[in-house]
Amino acid sequence: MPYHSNKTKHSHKNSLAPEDFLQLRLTDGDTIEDDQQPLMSPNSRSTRKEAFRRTGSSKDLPDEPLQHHSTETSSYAHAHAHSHSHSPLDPSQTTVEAVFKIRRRRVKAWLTPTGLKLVARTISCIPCKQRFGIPHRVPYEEVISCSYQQSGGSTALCIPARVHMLVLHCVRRSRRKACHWSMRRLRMYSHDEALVKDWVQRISAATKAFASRPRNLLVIVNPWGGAKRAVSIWQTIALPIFQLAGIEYTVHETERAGHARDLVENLKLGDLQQLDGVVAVGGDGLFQEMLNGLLALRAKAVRAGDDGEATAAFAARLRLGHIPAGSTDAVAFSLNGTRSELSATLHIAIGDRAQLDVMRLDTATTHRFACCVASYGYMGDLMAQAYNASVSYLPAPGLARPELVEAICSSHCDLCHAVSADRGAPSTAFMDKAPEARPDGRWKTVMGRYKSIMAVVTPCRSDRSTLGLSPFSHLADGRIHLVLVKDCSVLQYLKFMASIPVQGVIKGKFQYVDIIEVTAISVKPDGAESCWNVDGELVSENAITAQVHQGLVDVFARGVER
Ligand SMILES: Nc1ncnc2c1ncn2[C@@H]1O[C@H](COP(=O)(O)OP(=O)(O)OP(=O)(O)O)[C@@H](O)[C@H]1O
Repeated sequence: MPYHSNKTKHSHKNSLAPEDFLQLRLTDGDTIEDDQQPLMSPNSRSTRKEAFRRTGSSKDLPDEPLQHHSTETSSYAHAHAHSHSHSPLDPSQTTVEAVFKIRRRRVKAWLTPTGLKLVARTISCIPCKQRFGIPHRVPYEEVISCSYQQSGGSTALCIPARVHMLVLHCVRRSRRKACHWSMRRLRMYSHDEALVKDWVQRISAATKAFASRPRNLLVIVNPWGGAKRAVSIWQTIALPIFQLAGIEYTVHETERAGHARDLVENLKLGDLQQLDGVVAVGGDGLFQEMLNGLLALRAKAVRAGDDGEATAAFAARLRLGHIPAGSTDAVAFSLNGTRSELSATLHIAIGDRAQLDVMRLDTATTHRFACCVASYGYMGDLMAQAYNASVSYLPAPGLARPELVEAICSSHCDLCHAVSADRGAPSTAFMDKAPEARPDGRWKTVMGRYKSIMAVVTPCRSDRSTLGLSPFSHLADGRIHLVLVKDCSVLQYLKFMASIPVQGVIKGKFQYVDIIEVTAISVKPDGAESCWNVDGELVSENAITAQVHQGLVDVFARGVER
């Protein structure tokens, strides 16, 4: 069955009204919280059938490019194309002010070049420092949608009939944890219909002018991941927000292991031209499958030379998103600093973009990509065991700013912003077979007996280790943290393991643990062997080489806000 026949496009204009999902949860200034009960029961057969009838779950691999029909797309394309020109509604040209009623208070509002500014006033019109649940600033960057509604009025709220409403959905940060996002609905009332409509137009134009906002996404849901909540998370959290943001989407429910990888790897040039990203609603395993599918697609295109040039270019700009619905969700946690599905969805909806390091791990016969950790030895084996191995590594170059050695990766990370610009160019990441690691003068080799060997690429944060397995790893610094746990007593090993949830793996804490920053490693077991576990997948061969590729893929994230 052709791929496009199974897809249904939605925009906030013609969809099933995302407000239907949201209004039961929201009052003025309220937020959708992550722990909300699903508004649609994930297990209800009719609900699921209905939702997937609407959203289209394909049983076949794509064989034709995605089609665009909606008028929303063309208006977005227009906004996109003219994002740098000044439309008559462009608020960057002027600062406009007006008075609205919000939460039964008079609020003076300004449209500034960067966003909405609000100041609540007391009856005597003196600016009031109290916030009354009204934000002082709403940057356009963080507006999900802005619409006009007419209210019938309410005597209880002292609102007369025929009041006009500007309804704004935007990002709201938790006071305790800035990276924990939810959604705020702000209703701004006025008697002046023209004014409200003008403001809606201005804010919508400013919001749509962000070229990084996704317009069309491929969403892949694993119904069997984690606690089997992926379908419900998609239907009750992600889908209504994508609809509010006017994002078109095609959704697939996986039917087997490897399905997500195939879907991504078989995307055609026409699909890639339409898509802005592919989003996993599931666990780390699902995300890794999609990452490997995307990189296999890029590798094929790069190896095809001129014929694959366009495919390689479009695939390189595709962003990956992770809406956590698995059992660990280290990818989403590392990207956003929280496991919240709502936060992850909002980062996608507002079009955040960050780069992610990827490690290519080669054995004699195959290779795969990973963005979290590859580990050998105890993590899965009997703790009493230790393994002889020869470990060669290429030390990472020294940092220009040594004070950043122990910097925690965040949304304004100086290390990650230094990603090289030639990421799209053919690199060893896309070779059929990686060049064999030939230890030269720069390589160092150690031989020993190890309880475990770990190659950590990104911080690998999770509920169990909120700072991360490797707290000083970064999303895109082009480094692997090589952790060598030498043979030690069971008690010493237990101490090391117990320290991971508290502090992560840090240098100098245990004399039997070495942590080295490298860009490539080569490990050759000698004698009894354990097994490599690469981001949750077991590898059948144990002599491996691995190399990190800085910022090889783009993701929907901005790093952890602190
Ligand atoms: N329909 C399916 N039936 C069986 N297995 C599937 C299906 N869809 C995906 N899978 C496989 O299930 C594996 C695990 O899924 P996923 O990562 O979503 O959840 P998880 O393992 O519980 O979460 P985490 O990886 O965060 O611990 C994936 O690697 C994928 O290969």
